[in-house]
Amino acid sequence: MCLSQSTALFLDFDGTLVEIADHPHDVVVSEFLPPLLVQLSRKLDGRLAIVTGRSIAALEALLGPISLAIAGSHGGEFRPAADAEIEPLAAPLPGAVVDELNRFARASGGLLVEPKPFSAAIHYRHHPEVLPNLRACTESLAAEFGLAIKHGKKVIEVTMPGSDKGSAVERFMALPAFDGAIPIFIGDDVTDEDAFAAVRRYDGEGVLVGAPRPTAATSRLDGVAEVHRWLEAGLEAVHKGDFRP
Ligand SMILES: O=P(O)(O)OC[C@H]1O[C@H](O[C@H]2O[C@H](CO)[C@@H](O)[C@H](O)[C@H]2O)[C@H](O)[C@@H](O)[C@@H]1O
Repeated sequence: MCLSQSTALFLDFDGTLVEIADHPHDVVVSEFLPPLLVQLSRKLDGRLAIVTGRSIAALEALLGPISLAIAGSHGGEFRPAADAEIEPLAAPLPGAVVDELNRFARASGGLLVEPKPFSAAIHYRHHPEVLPNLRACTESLAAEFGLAIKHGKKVIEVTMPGSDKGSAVERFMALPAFDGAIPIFIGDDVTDEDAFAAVRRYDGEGVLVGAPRPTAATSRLDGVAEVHRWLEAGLEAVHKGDFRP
């Protein structure tokens, strides 16, 4: 897949732009990454967005305040353009859900609970043995409060219903700035599958990052380093005037 003047580029964050780390705060953002993304976004007339499970605030705590469109919290919050206001797209997660996850986390040896505006993630990377009980706990909360469940890398998230990465892509593609664009979504996780399916509806392309697995993506890059190289090559092509119309 190649960048062209009509590309809309959607990028997952963890496992795609940064390597997975032991703790969500420990990811390392390469120094060149924020300026690379901003330059590419400008070349694409703003049609570049990060679509992440993290909250927008958590993402900007890692990247710094950045002039990019972003969908955060699995599509629960939406910044349609670089310097636009953040739009909440879901109701806030009930506090009782986070209380219950915290209670479960304490009783299970200290799992990490990551509250976000419209969802909460509970990380079991350091306690894989709790997974069956954690599944039961989150399923029971989902049934009681009408929540959706998302499974990620050593994490289960309970989210307010109605949004996912596919709906986030559709929301961007409905904006005038994205009209007629051909989307590319690059991501590594199961939660990126909704977005891979969404881009196909616009004749676009999903790009799986990591080892081959059953997926709706139609291309693959081996890992974060390959994603960085692909983005750099895209920007170089733009500078050399090789940007395809
Ligand atoms: O949609 P993404 O941008 O890929 O975000 C998905 C989740 O990423 C974070 O958790 C994952 O990455 C952590 C850091 O590498 C890792 O420690 C954790 O085990 C992974 O699940 C983030 O903390 C979550 O909020 C995101 O939803």
